[in-house]
Amino acid sequence: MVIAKAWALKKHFDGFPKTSDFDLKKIELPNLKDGELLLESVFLSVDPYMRPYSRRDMKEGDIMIGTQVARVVESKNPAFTVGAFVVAGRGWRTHFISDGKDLQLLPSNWPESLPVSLALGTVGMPGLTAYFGLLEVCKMKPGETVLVNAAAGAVGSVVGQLAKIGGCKVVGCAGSDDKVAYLKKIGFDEAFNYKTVKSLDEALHKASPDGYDCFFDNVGGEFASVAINQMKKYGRIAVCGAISQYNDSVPQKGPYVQLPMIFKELRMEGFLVTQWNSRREEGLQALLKWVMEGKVKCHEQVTEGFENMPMAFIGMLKGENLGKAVVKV
Ligand SMILES: NC(=O)C1=CN([C@@H]2O[C@H](COP(=O)(O)OP(=O)(O)OC[C@H]3O[C@@H](n4cnc5c(N)ncnc54)[C@H](OP(=O)(O)O)[C@@H]3O)[C@@H](O)[C@H]2O)C=CC1
Ligand SMILES: CCCCC/C=C\CC(=O)/C=C/C=C/C=C/[C@@H](O)CCCC(=O)O
Repeated sequence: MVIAKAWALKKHFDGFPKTSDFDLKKIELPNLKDGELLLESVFLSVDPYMRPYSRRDMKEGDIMIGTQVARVVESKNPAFTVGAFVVAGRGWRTHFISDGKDLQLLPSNWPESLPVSLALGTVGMPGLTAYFGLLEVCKMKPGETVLVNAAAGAVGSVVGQLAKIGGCKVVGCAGSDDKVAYLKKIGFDEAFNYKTVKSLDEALHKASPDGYDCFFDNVGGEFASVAINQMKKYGRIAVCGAISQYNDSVPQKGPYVQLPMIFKELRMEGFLVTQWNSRREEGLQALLKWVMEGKVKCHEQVTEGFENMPMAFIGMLKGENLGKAVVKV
């Protein structure tokens, strides 16, 4: 008999999550029925979306939402062999039973040498977000200038590198000097620490005096209000996220974007990566190729131990991660 451990939402978050908002539960798993398989989480993802979605989709006592890379440990399902790795969306738990319908095997050409944790980051949902957000929303073209915030994170770091592959000039911002140094190391043309610049407006202008063709917005809020005024005519804004607002107990005053939107005839489009679920394999294969060619560098913030999931999640929301934040069980 297998006893799974799982993190439940003890109390809805008010402002930044606290460790006391979570409860560690033990769940006794039954024996497998025909067609079922038992899996153990190997790596679990902590993502920003969990913060706003928890309020919208969860009730207190529910197991925290999320995805994991899991290994098949026992199988009564011929489609899945023991030892196979999958991506699942079964939340913050160490073990679970599945009928296989909610599992995605890693690409069949996944190299032995490539850490399977990347299936939660660069070669997974965040990487796909960058890929489709750039190609299908920004519709970047060679020679254009791309701006991305939260640039040292799971999505932003891939946005910048894909934009470089696409022949663009890339400007990124992040919240620490170490992150800025990392951005320059992976090929960003300009990078700055938005927490320490005297003026965001001046920093953006200095980085690209002619302005920006594409703005891949992961942050929203005041940054977006300032950046939008530096968009070029016919610029495109991909509204990917608004992490500056997820932990607000009181919603921020909305940015006033109407005037630049009109005068510069901008296109601003929000999107969810799930819009392109039918093209998931296309994106994964493209990302896998660039990673194996060394054209896309990966960085992970690995927290050891399932018991540390709440701290990993809170740390990511506070900007303590460089690259994709994952928890190694
Ligand atoms: N639309 C979609 O389908 C998807 C959207 N997203 C969104 O993309 C964004 C990035 O996600 P992801 O790459 O996974 O996360 P990251 O790996 O970038 O981690 C979050 C980062 O956000 C930054 N951040 C946190 N609070 C603030 C703030 N108040 N102001 C500015 N920056 C802040 C921090 O970096 P720093 O040091 O730079 O402050 C932190 O490291 C999020 O908004 C997320 O919701 C992600 C996946 C899919
Ligand atoms: C309730 C208000 C929400 C406002 C927008 C908040 C966040 C945007 C965002 O971060 C969306 C993320 C979506 C992630 C989707 C993940 C799942 O589909 C699991 C994907 C698993 C995989 O494909 O690897």
